[in-house]
Amino acid sequence: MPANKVLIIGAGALGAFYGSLLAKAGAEVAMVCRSDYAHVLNTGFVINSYQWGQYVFKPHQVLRTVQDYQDTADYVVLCTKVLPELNRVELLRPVVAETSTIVFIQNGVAIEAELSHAFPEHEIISGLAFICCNRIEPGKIEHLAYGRLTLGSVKNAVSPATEQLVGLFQQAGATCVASANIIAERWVKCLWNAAFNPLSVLSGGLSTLAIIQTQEQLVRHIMLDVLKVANACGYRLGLELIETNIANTHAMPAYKTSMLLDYERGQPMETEAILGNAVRAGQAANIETPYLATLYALMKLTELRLSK
Ligand SMILES: NC(=O)C1=CN([C@@H]2O[C@H](COP(=O)(O)OP(=O)(O)OC[C@H]3O[C@@H](n4cnc5c(N)ncnc54)[C@H](OP(=O)(O)O)[C@@H]3O)[C@@H](O)[C@H]2O)C=CC1
Ligand SMILES: CC(C)(CO)C(=O)C(=O)O
Repeated sequence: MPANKVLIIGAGALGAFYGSLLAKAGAEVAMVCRSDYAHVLNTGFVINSYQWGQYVFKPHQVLRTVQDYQDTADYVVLCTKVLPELNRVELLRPVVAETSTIVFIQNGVAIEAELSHAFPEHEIISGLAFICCNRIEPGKIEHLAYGRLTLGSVKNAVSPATEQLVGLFQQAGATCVASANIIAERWVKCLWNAAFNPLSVLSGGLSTLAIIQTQEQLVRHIMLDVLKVANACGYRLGLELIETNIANTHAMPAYKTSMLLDYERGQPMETEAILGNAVRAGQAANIETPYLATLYALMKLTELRLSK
C-alpha cells in the first residue's frame, strides 16, 4: 500500500491548504487544530482558492493536540510558524514513529539542524512554499495567489519519500517540485523574506509593491547581505538572483507578507527564523551584514515595544 497517512501539525493557512491538496490526492489527512478545533470538527475547512474555487475540506481526523493522534503517520508535516517559544522537536516527538517521514513547510534559514539532531535516523523533508494564503477566520482559508511547493531532503538529496510526496501533490494538480539543493533554496527564499517581511512591518503595513516601487535600492542592499552570508556558508548563490527577485516583486500583486499579517493580528513574528538566524550565520562566518543586522535590530525593538 502506498504511504498515504498524513498528520498535519499547525492548521493555519498553509497546513489547511496543503492538507486539503493531499486529501484531494487520496491521502488520509489528520489535522491537529489548536484554536479552531471545535469549528473544524463541526464544519471542516472552507477553502477559497483563486485556482480551485471554493471547496470544503473535511480531514480524516480532527485532533485537538498531537497526543490525541493514535495512528502511525507516514508523513508528519509541521506547518506552524517558526518561533523561539515553540519547541518544534517536542511538538513532533509524540507522533514521529520509526517509519514516519518528517516534513516541515516553513520559512526561515538554519532551522533544519535542530530537527536533524533530534531525529538523526529519520528522513526529514524541508518544504518551501511560494504562496499567498491567509486564514481569515476560524477554519476559513483564502488562497490568493501562487502555490508552488518545493520539497527536498535536508541531506540535500531527492529521496524516494520526497518523490512520493511530490507525486501526491502533483496528483492533486499542485505545482510541486523536488529539489536536491533544498538548503541553498531556503537561502534563496530568504533573500526575499529578509527584505520584504520586516520592511512591511517596520513601514507600518505597506504592501510589497509599495516597498519595491519606492525602496528598490534598500531592498537590493538587504538581499546582497543575505546573499553574502549564504555564499560564505557554502551555498553558491549568483548575484542575478537579486535582480530576478526584484523584477518578480514588481510583477506581483500588492501583497501583505505573512509577517505583516502576524503583526497586524498581534501574533508573534518569525524575526529569529528569518533575520536572527541569517545575522548569526553571518557573524559566525565573519561577514558584515549592515543592512540585515539593522533590520533585525529594528524588528527586535518593535517586538520589545509590542511586549510592553
Ligand atoms: N501564509 C503564507 O502565505 C505563507 C506562509 N509561509 C510560512 O509557512 C509557515 C506557516 O505559516 P502560516 O500557515 O501562514 O501560519 P498560520 O499562523 O496561519 O498558522 C500556524 C498554525 O500553527 C498552529 N500552531 C502553533 N503552535 C501550535 C502548537 N503548539 N500546536 C498545534 N498547533 C500550533 C496555529 O494554531 P493557533 O491558531 O491555535 O495559534 C496555527 O493554526 C510559516 O513558517 C510561514 O512563514 C511561507 C510562505 C507563504
Ligand atoms: C514569499 C511569500 C510572500 C510567499 O511565498 C512569503 O514567504 C511570505 O509572505 O512570508
